[in-house]
Amino acid sequence: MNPAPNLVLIGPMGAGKTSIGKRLAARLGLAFVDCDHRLEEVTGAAVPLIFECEGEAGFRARETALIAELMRGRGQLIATGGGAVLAEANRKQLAGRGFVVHLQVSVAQQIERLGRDRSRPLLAVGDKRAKLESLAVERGPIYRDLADLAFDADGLTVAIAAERLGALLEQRWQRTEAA
Ligand SMILES: Nc1ncnc2c1ncn2[C@@H]1O[C@H](COP(=O)(O)OP(=O)(O)OP(=O)(O)O)[C@@H](O)[C@H]1O
Ligand SMILES: O=C(O)C1=C[C@@H](O)[C@@H](O)[C@H](O)C1
Ligand SMILES: [Mg+2]
Repeated sequence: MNPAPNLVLIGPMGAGKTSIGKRLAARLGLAFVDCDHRLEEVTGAAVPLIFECEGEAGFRARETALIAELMRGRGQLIATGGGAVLAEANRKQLAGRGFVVHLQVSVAQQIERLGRDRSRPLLAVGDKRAKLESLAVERGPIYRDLADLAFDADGLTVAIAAERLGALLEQRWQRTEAA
């Protein structure tokens, strides 16, 4: 049990952080914030354009600043981007004031969901499967170490996953009102 004022979703691209997160926030009465979407609102540019103009380093710097700002708040469900856990500063922020849920997904399922996706610059490569596999090797242990709870939504619809995860969180997450 990690009492915390916010709920945080981490996990690989296509795990459902955005889509399950939106429904889960409504079910739990939390304000939904999607980090990628917030960065797009603030910059007025889509994620691929931010990568193009500022490089991945520029995107990561913006992501880190946003996470630090968001984690000062409470009562939020924060859907992170897939690479948000890479920076130690982000991990400290997320774990410090968040109950962290790792949404798990297989590479096969990622391919099904993201095969034709053009909004994720890291997947703008010839061999998506190889890229997703190497990211899974690199990032899997980081997601596992940071998480208070792991949830596998493979084979579940977004609605059912949100419902089941919501029920689990009612038992496992002690929501605090910490300032
Ligand atoms: N459980 C699910 N069942 C069916 N489709 C899903 C499920 N979860 C996600 N999807 C679909 O997969 C796609 C990617 O999901 P989503 O954008 O929620 O992933 P994400 O974890 O937020 O990824 P990213 O790290 O890139 O932000 C969307 O089209 C979404 O509708
Ligand atoms: O896995 C990643 O590194 C990323 C995932 C997306 O959510 C975006 O944050 C961006 O495309 C990078
Ligand atoms: Mg997302």
